Amino acid sequence: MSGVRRIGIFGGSFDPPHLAHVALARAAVDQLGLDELRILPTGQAWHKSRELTAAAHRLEMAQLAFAGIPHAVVDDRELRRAGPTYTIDTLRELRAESPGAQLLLVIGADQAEALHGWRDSAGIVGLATLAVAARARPDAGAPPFDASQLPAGRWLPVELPSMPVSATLVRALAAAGQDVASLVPPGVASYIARHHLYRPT
Ligand SMILES: Nc1ncnc2c1ncn2[C@@H]1O[C@H](COP(=O)(O)OP(=O)(O)OP(=O)(O)O)[C@@H](O)[C@H]1O
Ligand SMILES: O=C(O)c1ccc[n+]([C@@H]2O[C@H](COP(=O)([O-])O)[C@@H](O)[C@H]2O)c1
Repeated sequence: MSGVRRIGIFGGSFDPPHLAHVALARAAVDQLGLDELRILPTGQAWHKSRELTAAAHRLEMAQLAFAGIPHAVVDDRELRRAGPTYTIDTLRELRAESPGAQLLLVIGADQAEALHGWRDSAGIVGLATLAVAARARPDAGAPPFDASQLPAGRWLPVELPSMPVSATLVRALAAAGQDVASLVPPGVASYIARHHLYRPT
């Protein structure tokens, strides 16, 4: 193994963080041999129509969810940045802070397929290697993930068993007053209950 530091970058709304996020983070650290995994809760998700839960809640839940993962560090820079969150801005900052490191952007297959619509996607692929995990399709009839559209030589797979969980499902169950303990880490389940998150107002 070379002496180049390997930094993973795993961003998400984390509204809330769930068990697939934690499994993906753990798989990325193990399989990619990361020295560090930056977990980045999104600030203003310009690409999502719904308003996200307050930053302070999402930050605290991310800290609870990823606490047990070796080398994982929750980084709140996107929450502190004014304006919409763009991954390219984060990558430029991390590149400037760690000029010699290899940056690996950890994403699920749904985001990899949408990457062409992100701000400066060519710049993203220039700065970071993509580390892509398969994701179960919400629609059983949907075609499987097509890796041929990813930039050749600029991506790696992360092996992850199919986990049909999403934050949307967790919010829907919590809103209906149902138990979400099988879908999120225990600390996150307690946090959601304690702060009455996702309940209709
Ligand atoms: N079940 C899953 N399997 C693989 N990757 C996942 C899974 N859930 C989320 N991810 C990945 O984690 C990252 C952050 O996802 P995000 O926080 O938006 O969660 P989400 O469950 O997709 O949320 P929402 O349902 O609110 O859209 C994205 O790269 C996404 O592809
Ligand atoms: O930079 C962009 O244009 C961009 C567009 C869509 C998503 N992202 C990032 O992709 C990550 C996962 O997004 P999401 O929608 O699955 O929460 C999160 O860190 C977002 O900030 C980034």
